[in-house]
Amino acid sequence: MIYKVLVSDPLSDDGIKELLDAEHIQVDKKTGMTEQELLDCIGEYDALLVRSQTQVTRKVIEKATKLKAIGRAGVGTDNIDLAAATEHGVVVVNAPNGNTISTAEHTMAMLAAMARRVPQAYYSLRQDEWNRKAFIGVELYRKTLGIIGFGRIGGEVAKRAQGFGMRIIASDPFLTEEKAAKLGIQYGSMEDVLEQADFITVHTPLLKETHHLISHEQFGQMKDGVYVLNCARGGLVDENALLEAIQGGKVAGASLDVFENEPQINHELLALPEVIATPHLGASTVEAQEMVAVDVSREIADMLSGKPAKNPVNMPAVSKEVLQKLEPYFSLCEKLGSFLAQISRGAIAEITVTYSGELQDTNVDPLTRLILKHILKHYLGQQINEVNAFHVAKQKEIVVNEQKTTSGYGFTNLIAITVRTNQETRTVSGTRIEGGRIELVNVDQYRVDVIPTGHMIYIHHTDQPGVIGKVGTFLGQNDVNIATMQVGRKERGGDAIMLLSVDKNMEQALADELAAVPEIIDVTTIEL
Ligand SMILES: NC(=O)c1ccc[n+]([C@@H]2O[C@H](COP(=O)([O-])OP(=O)(O)OC[C@H]3O[C@@H](n4cnc5c(N)ncnc54)[C@H](O)[C@@H]3O)[C@@H](O)[C@H]2O)c1
Ligand SMILES: O=C(O)[C@H](O)COP(=O)(O)O
Repeated sequence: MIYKVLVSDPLSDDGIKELLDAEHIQVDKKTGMTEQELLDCIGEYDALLVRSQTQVTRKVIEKATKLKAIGRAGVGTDNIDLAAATEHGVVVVNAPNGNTISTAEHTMAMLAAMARRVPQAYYSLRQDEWNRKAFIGVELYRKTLGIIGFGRIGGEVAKRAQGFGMRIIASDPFLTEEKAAKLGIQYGSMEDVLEQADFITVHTPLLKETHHLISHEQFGQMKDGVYVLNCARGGLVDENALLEAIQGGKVAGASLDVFENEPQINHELLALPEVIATPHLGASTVEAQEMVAVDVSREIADMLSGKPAKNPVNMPAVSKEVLQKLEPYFSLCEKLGSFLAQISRGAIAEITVTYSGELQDTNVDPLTRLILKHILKHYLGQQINEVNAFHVAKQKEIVVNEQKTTSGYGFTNLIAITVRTNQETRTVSGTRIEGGRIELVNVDQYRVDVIPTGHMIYIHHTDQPGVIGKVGTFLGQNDVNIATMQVGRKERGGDAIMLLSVDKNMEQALADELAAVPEIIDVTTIEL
């Protein structure tokens, strides 16, 4: 099978080499497309690779019927409709580390250039002027740099600014006083930063909560003559409020690498002599571009080979160590989920997964997603995957519970799933045995010992002499060879079950005929 990958923003060939070299992957590079052009072609592709230019809207995702993954060669995913991607089961991955240093260095370049008015002086010189008095700058030494958003880039900016002899005050929900003290910086609230800083730089993501994080009110709280930098995302700083703050004399200088409406920029703002700007160049270095493209290409290649994503943005990330621990259970979860879906009748209201024994201390989210996928797939088909499984369950108003217990009921590990529908409650549990074998050990409270694979028949009957013989004769007469058979009963003469592995699929008409035997209550064929 050949997978088709569309690269719709400029990415270095060296960076995407892994995709270009892969025999099972065809890469098409089409940069600078209009939305219509993207809509016209996206249906052909299994994966899409973008930077910040391509707008991956809901409309695009809805048209992308084959799309499995979107790779963002960079950090910010605000150009991708994540909710739409999740709903459509498309994994979005980013490359969060590759451009950190480049962006921190760009921030420092902007900071120094702004303080010394380098771009303005250069421009003047190019006009044949020699005007030394007009370009008197300020020192960074002993000034306070306020950092709002102390993540990867904010942290690297702090280290570099300390080299300039600046005092740092930072605000971030994940920063503590202890951590700040260890780094030799001061921890503060957003208000502290606004009130104390001579230079303020923002490094948060653009979210609903951070839109216009710096607006009229915040400018009002700043020192007179403050300098402001935005090398993170347009929209964090309210451009109209910034314009007014500069015109009103509050802000002495602004450095902008990003804008609210890229590539349409606010010309009124840019025309002010206090403003210096670059066209979203934070990540534009040879090194960063190669690193982010390599990282995201590897992710796409892995995902197209069925491996889980390392940096998913629209589902929780799981460490390599945890994944290694969980991988041996993937097949058990798939079979248990699928088995349970095939024996259950009615509309599902609740799914409860209980992990016991050696899994109790592990993050089992990927296993629960897999189980949900294999249960829901039975009703909703291939549109369900690990990304949208929880979302779809919620949409269908299915309650999903994940539980852990210490007792493995004699097993080293045990996964039990209960499905409650509007008609019944059904349960299966299984275990993984040393050596990798998986076993179904309980079905509806009946103890069994079966490898859940291939063609199976589940018979619910009354415990009476001769039933097993009738089933054997019926299947023999119909050329259905029994490979294994397990029987179970709760009490003599009461409810009982038979679980058979057979060599071929038994057609529904035959299952109905068998179900007509008086002692038999129900016959279900299962394909695993
Ligand atoms: N200019 C560029 O070319 C360029 C390049 C790379 C990244 N970026 C942008 O830079 C920003 C930071 O990237 P990063 O890799 O450091 O991300 P990160 O996730 O490592 O850090 C972001 C930090 O912001 C903090 N934060 C969120 N809301 C906050 C709030 N209201 N107040 C204070 N802190 C808050 C988070 O807790 C987090 O620690 C992102 O917007 C990213 O898109 C821009
Ligand atoms: O979020 C990012 O990684 C940066 O904004 C870089 O964007 P770019 O890949 O379009 O340069």
